[in-house]
Amino acid sequence: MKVIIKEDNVQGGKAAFEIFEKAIKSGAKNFGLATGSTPETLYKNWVASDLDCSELTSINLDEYVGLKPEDPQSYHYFMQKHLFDQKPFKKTYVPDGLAEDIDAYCKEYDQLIEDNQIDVQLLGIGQNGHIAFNEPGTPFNTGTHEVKLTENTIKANSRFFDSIDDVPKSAICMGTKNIMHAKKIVLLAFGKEKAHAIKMMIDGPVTEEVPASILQLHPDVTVIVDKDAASEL
Ligand SMILES: N[C@@H]1[C@@H](O)[C@H](O)[C@@H](COP(=O)(O)O)O[C@@H]1O
Repeated sequence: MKVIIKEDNVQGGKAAFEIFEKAIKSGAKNFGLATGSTPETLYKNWVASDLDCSELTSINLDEYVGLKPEDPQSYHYFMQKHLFDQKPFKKTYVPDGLAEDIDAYCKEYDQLIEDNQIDVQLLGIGQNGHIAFNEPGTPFNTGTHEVKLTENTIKANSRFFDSIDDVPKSAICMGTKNIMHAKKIVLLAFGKEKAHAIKMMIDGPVTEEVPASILQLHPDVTVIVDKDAASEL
C-alpha cells in the first residue's frame, strides 16, 4: 500500500483528484465511486476541472434499502448533487434501494461489475474499518449483498438524517470480492475518528473483523490521509 499524508481534507481531495485525472487522461473508463463526507473535496476538484466525463461509466459502492433515488438522504441523490449533475457521465450505476428481489438484483450488480472491470475504485472507511457497508465479520469472498447495518454505523451516519430512527437499517453494497477485482484502489480518510481504523487497516492483521485490512492483499492501493487520520501510524 502506498500511503500519502496530506495536511487536511482539502489537500487530500486535491491529491486524490490528481490520481483520477491522470487515470482518465490515460484512457481509464470505469470508475467505482463512493459517498460519505470524505470524498466531497475530491468531487469539488472534479467538478471544477475541465475533464470531459461523457465517455465514462461509474458504478457506486452502495445504497440504503428503502430510499428512493430522489430522497435527499439517498446515495443516488448524493452522487447527482456532488458530481453527476455538473459532470454528466455516459452511464452511472448506483444500487437500487427499492429493488423488489434483492438477491436477484445483487447478482445483476455482480454481473455489471464483472462486465465492466473497474479501473479505479474510490473508497472511504468507517470508524470500525468497514468499506462500503461491509461490516466487521463479513466474509472476504462476498459479492454484492444486502447488509444489516451495525449500531455503530447507524449512529455515525445519523448526522445526515433528522433523527437516528430515520436511518435505514440495511443497505445493498458491493462485497469485498467486487472491490478487490478493481485494477486500482484509492482509499481516503480524514479526521481523528478514522485514525484507529487506518492503523488497523495498514498495520494490523488481515482479518474479516477489519474489512479494510483485505486491501493489504491488493497489488495497487493508494491511501490518502490527513495528519489526524495518520496520527496512529
Ligand atoms: N457506506 C459509507 C461508506 O462508503 C463510507 O466510507 C463511510 C464513511 O463515511 P464518511 O466519509 O462520511 O466518514 O460511511 C458509510 O458507511
